Amino acid sequence: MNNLDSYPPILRLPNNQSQNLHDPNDKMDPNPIQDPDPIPIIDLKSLNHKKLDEACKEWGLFRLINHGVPITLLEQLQDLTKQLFSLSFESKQEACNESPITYFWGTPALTPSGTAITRGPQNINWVEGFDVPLCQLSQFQHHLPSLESMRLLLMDYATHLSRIATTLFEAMAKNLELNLKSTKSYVSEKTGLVRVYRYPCTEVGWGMEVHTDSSVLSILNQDDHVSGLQVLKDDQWLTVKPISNTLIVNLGDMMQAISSDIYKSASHRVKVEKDIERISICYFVFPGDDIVIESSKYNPFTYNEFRAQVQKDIKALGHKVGLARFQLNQDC
Ligand SMILES: O=C(O)CCC(=O)C(=O)O
Ligand SMILES: [Fe+2]
Repeated sequence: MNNLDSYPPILRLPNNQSQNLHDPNDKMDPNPIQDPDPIPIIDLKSLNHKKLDEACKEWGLFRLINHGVPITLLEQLQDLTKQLFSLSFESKQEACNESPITYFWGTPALTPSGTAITRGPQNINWVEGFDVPLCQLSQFQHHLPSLESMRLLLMDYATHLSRIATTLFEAMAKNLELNLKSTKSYVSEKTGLVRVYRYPCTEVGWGMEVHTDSSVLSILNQDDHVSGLQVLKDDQWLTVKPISNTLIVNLGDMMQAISSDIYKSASHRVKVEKDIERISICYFVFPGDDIVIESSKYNPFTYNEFRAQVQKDIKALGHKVGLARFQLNQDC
C-alpha cells in the first residue's frame, strides 16, 4: 500500500500544492535546535521541590527523567503507533465505528462525543490522531489487531502515568501551599485521556498551531527520532529536543488557574517536517467533574464549564479564548 493511502484525503496534498495554504504562524520563525538542551530537567526519583517550583513558574514545561515507566513500554508504544497509522485511512475509520476510541484528523479540537470541530480547509492542522478515554479502556475489545494491542499497552501505560501525575501534582500543591481537600481528584483517573498522533510531512502548515492545553498536566512521549514540539519561553520559540527515555510534562490551563497564575500554562506548537513523519503519545489529566476551581484570579468554575466555553469559542471565533473568559472582573 502507498503511504499516501494511509493519510486522510485532506492531508494527501503533494508538498508543492500545500504552499497555497494559509499559515497562521509564518511570521514566527523558530530558533534552530539549541545545544545544550535548555529545557529544565526534573528527576522523579529524587524530586527537588525547589527546582520543580522554578520550572513551573518560569517554563510551565519540563523534561522528566527517572519516571519509572519501562523504556520497553515507551518504545513498544511508539512502534505500535507507527504501525497503527500506517494502515489505510478507511480501515482506521472503520475500526473506530461504535468504539469509545475516536479517529480524527485535520484538527485536534473535538467535542465530548468525538466530533471534530473544523474551521474550513484554510486552517487545517497536519495531524491525525486517536482519542482514547482511559476509563473506558477495560470495557471493550477491538477486532483490529493493532488497535487491540494498543488498548492493552495503554492500560499498562495509564497506570504509570496516573502515578506520575499524582506525584507531580501533590508536589506542586505542596509548593504552592494549597489547602485542597483531595489532591487526587484534581488529577482524576476517570477523566484522563491519551491521544496518539501522527504528523504527516508537508512543506507549509503546522501540525498544531500555538495553543495552551486545557488540562491540569499533559505528559508527552514524543518520537525518539523526529523533533517538532516547540515551547514559547521569554518570547522565543525553543525546540523541545527528542531524548529517548525521557517524558515531557507541560502544565495546562487548569494548573495555571489552581495556582492563581503563579504557575504557567505553557504556550506550545508542533512543527511538521517536509520529508519525515512524526508521532507522539500524549496523556492529559483533568479535574474530576465535581471539582470547583477556586483561585484569587478567576471566578469559580468547573472543568466542564471551561471545556464547554472553549468549544463555543472555537466554533464561533475559530480559536480558543481560554482562561481569559473566567478572569475576575471580566464581562465577556
Ligand atoms: O505532539 C506533540 O508533540 C504535542 C501535542 C500537543 O501539544 C497536544 O496534543 O496538545
Ligand atoms: Fe498541547
